[in-house]
Amino acid sequence: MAILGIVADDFTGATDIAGMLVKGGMRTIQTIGVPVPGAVPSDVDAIVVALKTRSIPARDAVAQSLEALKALQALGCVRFFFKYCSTFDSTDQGNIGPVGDALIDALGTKQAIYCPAFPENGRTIFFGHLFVGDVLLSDSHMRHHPLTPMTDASLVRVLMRQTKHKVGLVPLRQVQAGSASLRAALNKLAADGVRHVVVDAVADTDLGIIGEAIGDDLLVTGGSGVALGLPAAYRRRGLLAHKSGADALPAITGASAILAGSCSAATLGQIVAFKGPHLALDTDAICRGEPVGDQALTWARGKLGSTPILLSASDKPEAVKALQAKYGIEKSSQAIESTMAALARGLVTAGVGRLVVAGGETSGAVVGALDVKALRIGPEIDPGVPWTASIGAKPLLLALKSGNFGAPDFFTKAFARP
Ligand SMILES: Nc1ncnc2c1ncn2[C@@H]1O[C@H](COP(=O)(O)OP(=O)(O)OP(=O)(O)O)[C@@H](O)[C@H]1O
Ligand SMILES: O=C(O)[C@@H](O)C(=O)CO
Repeated sequence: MAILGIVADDFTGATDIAGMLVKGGMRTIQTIGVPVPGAVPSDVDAIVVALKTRSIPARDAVAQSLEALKALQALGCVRFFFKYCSTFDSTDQGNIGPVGDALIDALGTKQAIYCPAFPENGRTIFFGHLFVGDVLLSDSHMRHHPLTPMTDASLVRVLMRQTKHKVGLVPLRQVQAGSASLRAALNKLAADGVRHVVVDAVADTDLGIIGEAIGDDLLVTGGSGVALGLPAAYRRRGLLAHKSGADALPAITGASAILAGSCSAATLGQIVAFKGPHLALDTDAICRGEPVGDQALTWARGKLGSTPILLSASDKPEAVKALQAKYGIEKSSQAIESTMAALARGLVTAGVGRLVVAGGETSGAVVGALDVKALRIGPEIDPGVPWTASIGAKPLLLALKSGNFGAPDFFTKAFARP
């Protein structure tokens, strides 16, 4: 029976935390949307519900998150986690604060920590300020994000604009003094009525300390990094017995393909580094409604074989801006996502059994088109990106890569693993 239920605000983010839990020895399932009865096998320790609530109106995000919470409670979970982006993607309207408040209320608890730190991927928090690599969040690429531009690196200030409740901070020195010191600091803040607490972390050892300090908390919120310390903390509390083999996936055969719809810097670099057959889709023709997908499938059928093939829509920021200016942001992204979805269906019909998808929105479109309802999480390819296997009649191996994650050789390395 699962002990930990996670509400994740996007698809690749859900896979990210699921992979972290598997690394800690927790058998983990990710469901696409709120799980329907029978979608979750009984041999799991954690269930991650992948929602797409990051950029929708706050009241809808709250409603969907509460629905997910109810389903997780019905499935027996006794600890809960709200997963958002390691770059704290949100606006003054939400959705991190409103969803956090709603989950705290629904669980009848008093406080939750907020910790998007993920040191292995360059996200660290110092005096409540989030760094991406060696620059403040507000100086990073995130300040230009089209939907959730992050122009303030102070997470305390960002959260204060999203909630009417008190927001506080536990600084690094109190974290590094150990889990008892951190717990005492959290308890003191709770006694002072501080409901939302940003917690500093700059290294994995800090995340281990945090995990132990919050092992009894009903609700934790953060990026996937803070999940690093949870399996050990739950094990110490006797909640979790299972230790090894959590990343076992069924053997799945079939050809290998990559669909890249992300235009993030890491993905652009991975495309350049990929040396196999590659088709760059004509995105202007896609937006004009031409049958680019059909032509691409004809190309793909001729190339599928022993080496992976790559189909990409990705382009540099100036080209993306130009396309968006010509056709509109929504129309261009919808047209490209529909093409990616059709390509995924066509590739699977043509014999693809192992598929890497780059980009959160793109992954959402692909899993929707493939009618995937749940994924079992397997071994990590690169930090934040595990292989997964779809659960159902004809399982597929899928890797859903966050746009900015993965080393330059990701597209080759991925297929060397399973
Ligand atoms: N050449 C292009 N021009 C304009 N838009 C594009 C182009 N290629 C892809 N897109 C669209 O850009 C969006 C990319 O979003 P997606 O979430 O897939 O990637 P990402 O933002 O890099 O990933 P993540 O959300 O994991 O950080 C999609 O809607 C996709 O269809
Ligand atoms: O936390 C992250 O950075 C990722 O899991 C993610 O959510 C990217 O969209």
